[in-house]
Amino acid sequence: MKIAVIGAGSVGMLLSTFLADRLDVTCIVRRKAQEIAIGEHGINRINLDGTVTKTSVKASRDYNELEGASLVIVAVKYTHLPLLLPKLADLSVDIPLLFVQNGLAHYEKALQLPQKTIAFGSCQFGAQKENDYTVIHRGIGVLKLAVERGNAEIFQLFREVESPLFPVQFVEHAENMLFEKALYNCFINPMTTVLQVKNGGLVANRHAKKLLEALYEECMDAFPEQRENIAFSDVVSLCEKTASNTSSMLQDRLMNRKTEVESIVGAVIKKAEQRGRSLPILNTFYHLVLAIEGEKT
Ligand SMILES: NC(=O)C1=CN([C@@H]2O[C@H](COP(=O)(O)OP(=O)(O)OC[C@H]3O[C@@H](n4cnc5c(N)ncnc54)[C@H](OP(=O)(O)O)[C@@H]3O)[C@@H](O)[C@H]2O)C=CC1
Ligand SMILES: CC(C)(CO)C(=O)C(=O)O
Repeated sequence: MKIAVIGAGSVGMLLSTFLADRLDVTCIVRRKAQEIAIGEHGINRINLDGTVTKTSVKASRDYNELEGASLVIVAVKYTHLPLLLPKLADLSVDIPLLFVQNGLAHYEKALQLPQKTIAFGSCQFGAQKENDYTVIHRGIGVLKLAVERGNAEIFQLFREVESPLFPVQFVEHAENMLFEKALYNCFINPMTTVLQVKNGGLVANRHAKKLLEALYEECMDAFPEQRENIAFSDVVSLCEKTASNTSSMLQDRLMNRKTEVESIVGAVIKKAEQRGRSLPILNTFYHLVLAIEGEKT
């Protein structure tokens, strides 16, 4: 069974290495240098214990490769989607698509595509690209999957590749799943980006942890129904499990790229406003991240 993963960044590479255990995986990349690097080396995963797992993932810049795939996983950032969506719209409607972005903004855009089967993933693991063919696994966390429309059968392949290092969980409601993850990202991503610390830094420093808790309380006051899904200890636990990870937003900041602050933080602030709630702490981080971006780009 052929799987295509669009985007060989942190998440695309990490997912590819776990899938390649049992499946034929090709990453669709946009740079020739990366196509050559993965062609020569496959993808190497640096495991949590420092060992290296070499995998036989292939790479191609040819989007025609997508047509032969049993599943296409879209692992680019939200900011990359505008250029990619028209290409996906041209694909056969029978090819199932799985979107693994953080945030909320991709949900409706993905569902406007003509494909019959569309699913969403929420990644709670840490992943960091080391170079064009190497990814570091920065913390075990579940990959949640929700099939929003179409035939769920193909996604059973994740049952074949799941393991204690790569746990997988199927959930019912994609939008709820994405919102829950967006809240976690609102707690972790902007603060790590502004403070320039790894995820663990938010709970290792008592001042940062106090701020994290205040941010959590502010969001739970606005979305009280989420208290039963996310306890503050869950937030602390995610920071601890991914302690050595550089959050995806901080990775963007460090690489001088546009962050996903709008599709994650901006989208949550809008949802709170719709219920007449303001989130002053989160709003401050939102503007800080945008100010930093404006300064650098
Ligand atoms: N990193 C993490 O720990 C986690 C990230 N996430 C989420 O996963 C998503 C992906 O993030 P992440 O992997 O960190 O992002 P990265 O920036 O590391 O990777 C994105 C990749 O997409 C590639 N790309 C962009 N456009 C195209 C295109 N048209 N065709 C082919 N490739 C393309 C980029 O290529 P190029 O190198 O050429 O720019 C890059 O390699 C984000 O929504 C993020 O929020 C979720 C959980 C954890
Ligand atoms: C899970 C977590 C917080 C890992 O860093 C993430 O989603 C991200 O970095 O975007």
